[in-house]
Amino acid sequence: MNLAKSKKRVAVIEKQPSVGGGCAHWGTIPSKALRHSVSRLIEYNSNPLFNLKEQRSKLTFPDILNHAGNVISKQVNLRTSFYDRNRIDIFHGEASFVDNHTIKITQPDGTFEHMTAQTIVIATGSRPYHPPKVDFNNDRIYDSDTILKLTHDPRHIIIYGAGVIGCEYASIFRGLGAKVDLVNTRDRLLAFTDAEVSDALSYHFWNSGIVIRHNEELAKVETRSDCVIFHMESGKKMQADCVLFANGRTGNTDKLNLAAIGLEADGRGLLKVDDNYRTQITNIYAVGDVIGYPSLASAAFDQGRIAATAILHGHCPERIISDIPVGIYTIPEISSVGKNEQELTAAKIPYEVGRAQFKHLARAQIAGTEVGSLKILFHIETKEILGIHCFGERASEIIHIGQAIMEQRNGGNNIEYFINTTFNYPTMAEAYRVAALNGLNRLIK
Ligand SMILES: Cc1cc2nc3c(=O)[nH]c(=O)nc-3n(C[C@H](O)[C@H](O)[C@H](O)COP(=O)(O)OP(=O)(O)OC[C@H]3O[C@@H](n4cnc5c(N)ncnc54)[C@H](O)[C@@H]3O)c2cc1C
Ligand SMILES: NC(=O)c1ccc[n+]([C@@H]2O[C@H](COP(=O)([O-])OP(=O)(O)OC[C@H]3O[C@@H](n4cnc5c(N)ncnc54)[C@H](O)[C@@H]3O)[C@@H](O)[C@H]2O)c1
Repeated sequence: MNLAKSKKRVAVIEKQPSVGGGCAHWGTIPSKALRHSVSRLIEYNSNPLFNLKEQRSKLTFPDILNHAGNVISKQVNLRTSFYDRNRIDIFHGEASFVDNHTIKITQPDGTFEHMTAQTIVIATGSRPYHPPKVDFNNDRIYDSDTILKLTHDPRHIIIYGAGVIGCEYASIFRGLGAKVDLVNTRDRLLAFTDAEVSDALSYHFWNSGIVIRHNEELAKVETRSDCVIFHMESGKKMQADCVLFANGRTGNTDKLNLAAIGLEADGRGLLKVDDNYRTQITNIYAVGDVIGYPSLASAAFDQGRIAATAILHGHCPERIISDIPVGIYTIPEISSVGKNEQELTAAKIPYEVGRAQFKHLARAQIAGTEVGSLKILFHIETKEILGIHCFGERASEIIHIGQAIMEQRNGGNNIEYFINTTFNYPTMAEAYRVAALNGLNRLIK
């Protein structure tokens, strides 16, 4: 869009029949739509106003997939209209390099055509990593793409990998009433998050009945006609109706014929780029999941825009913000921006903590969303906000209020902002005032 609006001729090559990418079709949008339905179901069933015990509502996985399908269609229509309005041509087919100005577009029947361009941007995304010892053709074994084709409602599922995808799907399946075994190859959930938040998630998962197994490695998968059995290196065995593998991703570079342009991906299929998202080949850029961290749709939008500016002007002075927020749509939700307590302690930065519990907020009491808290970490001398960690309903929205203050320069980033301003009442935003007062009161005078 950035290039088209600057009067460049732009073509998009997409191997799927419709636009939207993994984000709209298999990743962000479907998982968030599924999560939303489950979260409303839980709310409905736990609210005494609606839930007259004998009328407990029930939804199946295919039911909520249906709803997700409607959201995907809306996203695809919207994105298609953006391309149309900006006169960007879309060519369907699989792209691969012939040389650094020529792309071959191959159709499923083997026919192909060539297209040339001055500049090429690789935005081919990533796909679920498939460990070689697992047969993904078996109909009890799914990854985060194929799970969206599940036609039945599993009673028991093993989720292998307790990263973001594993934890989000654990919430979805547990919310639908399935038994969930969440197998973690590391020693705690979402190790990159603040330890308190990770502990809170573990507690809520445990409390909801999810069985978490840490520090486990898969030895082999045994599939039977009626179940699947997981054999762990530790000697444990687990049995379930099906398995969801959510243990990492691989960049989509293997089909690009990178050798033709002298470019090489790393062992996980990822490409290296500079600050302008340019690869080692001067007219070839790469953005999104194909360059690895942070592998977020949120960041990919910005990377694309920055690369386009660099293509137009030779370089882009803008950089993606260093403190990228994360929103993890588990139930309860998690969101954070900036440093966590472990990082600040390790860096010997003197900080204090201000906390607000949702259960003490009028808005949370009204909405029945009392599980959760907001934590602000700030420098004890400068009062600069160093990190914000939120756990609970709408955490991923709430975080942006604090982020806006954190991003201020020239003294604008100061926790006192939250006590020197008036918040609508009752709101969840009030958590910032409560947390700021709590933290400032802890300072030794
Ligand atoms: C289950 C799940 C949940 C997620 N949730 C979130 C979230 O809540 N928030 C968030 O910010 N991020 C989330 N993500 C990550 C997010 O989806 C990705 O970061 C984002 O989609 C990356 O965008 P992209 O354009 O780089 O790649 P993609 O969206 O994967 O798009 C790449 C496109 O390239 C096409 N393609 C690939 N190879 C070729 C080829 N050779 N020729 C032509 N076309 C090709 C593909 O068909 C695809 O359409 C989630 C991911 C998953 C899997
Ligand atoms: N709410 C969100 O923002 C959201 C939700 C879901 C997914 N995502 C994105 O999707 C990405 C993938 O999530 P995830 O839960 O699958 O994985 P993850 O990034 O948590 O990784 C899980 C494990 O797999 C390993 N691994 C990764 N790639 C590998 C490969 N190619 N070969 C071997 N091992 C590999 C990793 O070292 C790690 O131990 C995340 O990094 C995240 O950015 C974001």
